[in-house]
Amino acid sequence: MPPAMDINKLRNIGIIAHIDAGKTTTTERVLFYAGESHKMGEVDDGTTITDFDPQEQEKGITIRAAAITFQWKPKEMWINLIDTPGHVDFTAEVERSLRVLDGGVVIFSGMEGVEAQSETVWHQADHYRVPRICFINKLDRIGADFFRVHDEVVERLGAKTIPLQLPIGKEKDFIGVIDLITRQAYYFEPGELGKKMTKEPIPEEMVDEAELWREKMLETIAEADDELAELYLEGEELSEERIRAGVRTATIEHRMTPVLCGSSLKFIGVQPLLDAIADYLPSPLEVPPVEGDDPKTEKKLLRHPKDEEPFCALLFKIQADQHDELGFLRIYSGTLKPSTRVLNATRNRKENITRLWRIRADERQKVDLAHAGDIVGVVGLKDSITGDTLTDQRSPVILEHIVFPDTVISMSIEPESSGDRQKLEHILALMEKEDPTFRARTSEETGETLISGMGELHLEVVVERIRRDFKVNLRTGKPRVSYRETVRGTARAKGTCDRQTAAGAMFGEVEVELSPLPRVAKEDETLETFRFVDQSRSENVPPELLAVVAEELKEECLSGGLAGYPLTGIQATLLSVGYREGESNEQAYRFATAAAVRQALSDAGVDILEPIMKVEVSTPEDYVGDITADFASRRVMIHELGQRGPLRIVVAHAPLREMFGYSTTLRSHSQGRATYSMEPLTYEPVPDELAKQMY
Ligand SMILES: Nc1nc2c(ncn2[C@@H]2O[C@H](COP(=O)(O)OP(=O)(O)OP(=O)(O)O)[C@@H](O)[C@H]2O)c(=O)[nH]1
Repeated sequence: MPPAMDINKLRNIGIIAHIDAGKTTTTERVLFYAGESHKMGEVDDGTTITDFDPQEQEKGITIRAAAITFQWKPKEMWINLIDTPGHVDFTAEVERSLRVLDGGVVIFSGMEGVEAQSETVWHQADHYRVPRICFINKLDRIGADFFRVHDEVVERLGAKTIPLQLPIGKEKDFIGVIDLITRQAYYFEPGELGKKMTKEPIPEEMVDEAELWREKMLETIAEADDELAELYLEGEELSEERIRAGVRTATIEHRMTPVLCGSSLKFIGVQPLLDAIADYLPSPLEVPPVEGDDPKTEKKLLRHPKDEEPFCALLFKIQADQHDELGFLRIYSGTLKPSTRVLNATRNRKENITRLWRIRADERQKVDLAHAGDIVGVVGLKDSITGDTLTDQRSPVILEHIVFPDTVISMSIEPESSGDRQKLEHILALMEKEDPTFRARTSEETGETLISGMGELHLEVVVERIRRDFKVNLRTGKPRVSYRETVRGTARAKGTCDRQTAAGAMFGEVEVELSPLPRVAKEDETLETFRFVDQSRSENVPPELLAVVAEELKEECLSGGLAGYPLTGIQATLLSVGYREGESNEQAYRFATAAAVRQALSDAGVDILEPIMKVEVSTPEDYVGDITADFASRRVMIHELGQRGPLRIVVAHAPLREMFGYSTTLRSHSQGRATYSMEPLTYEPVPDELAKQMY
């Protein structure tokens, strides 16, 4: 690493896509061509570098995001690559990564096209305003079609695309790509694992088609680039540099998305993809400054990617193993050296950063000074968790907090050997720190430990990790749905505490109204679990006692409802607070608030809610009948029946409790040929029959 990294030449990039679209394979190729690894790994043999977790290798999916730094020498670029997981059970990982990326490569399968997860991830990337390049992969597969998938990207994602390449040949005869800017055909030597790329004239039979697409490309760029439009209309020959500059600006300004193609498995198209990352995606200096809040005044503050500004970074990931915890920081402003005391502005705690590391494919490299815009791994943090802001001690700022969805599933676990109980507690605390969508709780009454998360696979992976990495064998219960409760209607109630105690009189009086919040989230929003509104205008009550009432109200509202499940989607309005000088104290208000909430809950009534999932199945036509018939027998509502290329798509809304073990069922209904994805959509009241059994 050069002593002063030129941040202009840095790209913070993530590869984002639907599960199995080929992220890991593409990353492998990228690291190999960049000279980071001398042996090419294959997902199918379990030898990839990014999937260094043995469990990931077994499952063949990238579960834990790993940040890797490498150099792309042909363009003299440094790239921080964050490999994001594609499975929806790990959405939090994707969101976290998107927050810190300056640009993304979205990989689509040339066969399956735009799948449910691609859509989710695409909209998340819109939300975080991440400029993107599309890579249509797997064009060597039977049924793959570049043009069909390109049209889907336009129609289903609403993307304004600029195709910069065309495939040469189809399916097993797919042999290379045409670059519309250089007007050349690129071929990749399979004998050399694609390392050798040759540039040749466009095959004669494709010249006309290529010219047509080149014209389309130039017209599209001209729409976003007035100067280029003028030159183009005047019939001027546009230089390659000028065209690239147009594509770059349009991409960075979110006006367009370049589209490339290839087959990572067959070594086709990966080097041009790396060039495109360098050419079209922004450096940290080209993205807008981040905005945060001054923790004291709550005023908005901006942090620019400049070394001279005070240090400010987001802790976007903690990775723990048996030895230590590595925190991954995105530095937004200022610089960071080892042995520095910083402030965790989110928690108002001081922290020591002892060492800095840059993570190469499979090793750590010491860093003496990290600059604004960079991503580094740090050691030494004690009390910080994912999503916290770390800053210079004198210039605190809190960056926008990431909101994570509620967990939907839980499972009891128990160490096989009781000697491991304490160790397990420690491991679970660590894992909670790493993953904000994972929770662990031990019941004081029963001693049972419950872990909860975003889906069956999520919990399966956690249990596997505890067994394998931390060497604690576990007994596990069956997965259970995480039910919630919410108020059914609106009710007001007053709680009073008016007692004589040995210490003197005790008085507190609190009147509240409980009402339900909307249950369907808007696009890109997470459902609100609790909202507090103060209408009490209690001027004579000391503010510290009012704060106690607000705190107790929240605690009561979020703890168990009438059937013992956590409450959600509830608005608590504080209507009035009664006060008596010398008698009103903290304890009295806690009693009064709890009593008011219990009474209001009982008057309003509660609904038990269950998580409803959005399920998308893609299947060959032959199995649609069996799949929909099976859904009909499971309280599953079919929402949409569509067609994507050769495959039928069934979109359904299903209660999670009906979907346990669905992968096995689907396999048997489709001879293993259908696939599905599932993500939390909303909560709905459970049917009365079921609810009766739950009280
Ligand atoms: N035919 C073909 N298969 C490919 C291509 N790229 C990847 N694959 C295969 O597709 C499967 C999934 O590839 P991965 O690279 O693991 O996909 P991924 O997107 O990283 O998947 P997750 O890590 O699970 O999210 C593997 O069996 C790969 O060998 C390609 O270009 N062509």
